[in-house]
Amino acid sequence: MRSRRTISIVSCHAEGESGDVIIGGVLDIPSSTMHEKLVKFIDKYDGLRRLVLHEPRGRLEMSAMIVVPPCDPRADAGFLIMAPGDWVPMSGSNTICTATVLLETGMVPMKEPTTVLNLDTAAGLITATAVCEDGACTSVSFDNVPAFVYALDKDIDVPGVGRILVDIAYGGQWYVLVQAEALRVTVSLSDGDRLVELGNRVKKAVLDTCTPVHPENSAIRGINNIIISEPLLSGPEGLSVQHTVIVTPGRLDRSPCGTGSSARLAILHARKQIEVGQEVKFKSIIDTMFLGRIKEIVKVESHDAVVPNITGRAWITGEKHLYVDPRDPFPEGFQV
Ligand SMILES: O=C(O)[C@H]1NCC[C@@H]1O
Repeated sequence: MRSRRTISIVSCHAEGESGDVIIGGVLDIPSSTMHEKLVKFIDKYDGLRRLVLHEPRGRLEMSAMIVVPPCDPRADAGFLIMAPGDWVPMSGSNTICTATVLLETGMVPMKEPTTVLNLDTAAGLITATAVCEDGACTSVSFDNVPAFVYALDKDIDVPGVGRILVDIAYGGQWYVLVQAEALRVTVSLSDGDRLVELGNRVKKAVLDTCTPVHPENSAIRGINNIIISEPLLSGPEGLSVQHTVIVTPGRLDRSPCGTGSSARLAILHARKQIEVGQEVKFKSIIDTMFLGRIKEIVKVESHDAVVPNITGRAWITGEKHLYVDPRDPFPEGFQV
């Protein structure tokens, strides 16, 4: 075996969504903020993103995180998030994967019955609380960066569908929320290809009319992903909703999507459908669940914002080392 590169990975999934955590083989780029680090990594390491996430070493339906030294002195670790289509400032399922890997491998010391760890991301500092038992994390809750609404009931024209109303909100990434009924689909695996295709059409229709920009960081702009949702249900066990998230460049999130659920909490609060502390069960297309609630209300510049708290579970699935044979015609992979 010959290789000019070795990348060491612990593989994990959170409620069905795969997140590979890179724990070795990538050198840090010292920076004063995590967002500056992200920009430098995009500039220097975009080939690494393709190597890890594109075929034949990776696949469309996964993300990968690079564990890096944090910039905020309060943080235990930092991580940057790579997806097959782009780099993103924050991700919920991937925060749960990263916290689980850091604790279960001993990179951050585990304390039972709960460990609190601060994680530095390009979107801001995230406090995660892991419930730990017999050396394992049984669940991870995290306080996300503040989530807020950009638009409610925005009228857009989706080719082949017609005029529909959508909501747009930030939850660590930018989301468009659309009701499945408006697109004449159901949130089910049998409609999977159609959900992806419609999600991409909605994304383009929104971007043709507006570009949301984060008021505190103008580099966090555009639309990342689309949430297609069934109606919110209220029953004896509280509020629940089944939704799916079409992730750039076009695939279904297997988890209920932590940043998407955070954006939804901001929308639900703006619509006066939930109160601070009230729990919502967000169910994914494969029926896995994140529990969400609003921890507190804050301001992001002039926006009323909520601090989302999201809880989910993750499991380590293996370890691997990626190699690049100097003769390999696809040192940075390919996409079909
Ligand atoms: O949970 C989340 O926020 C995400 N899951 C994969 C795509 C999103 O980053």
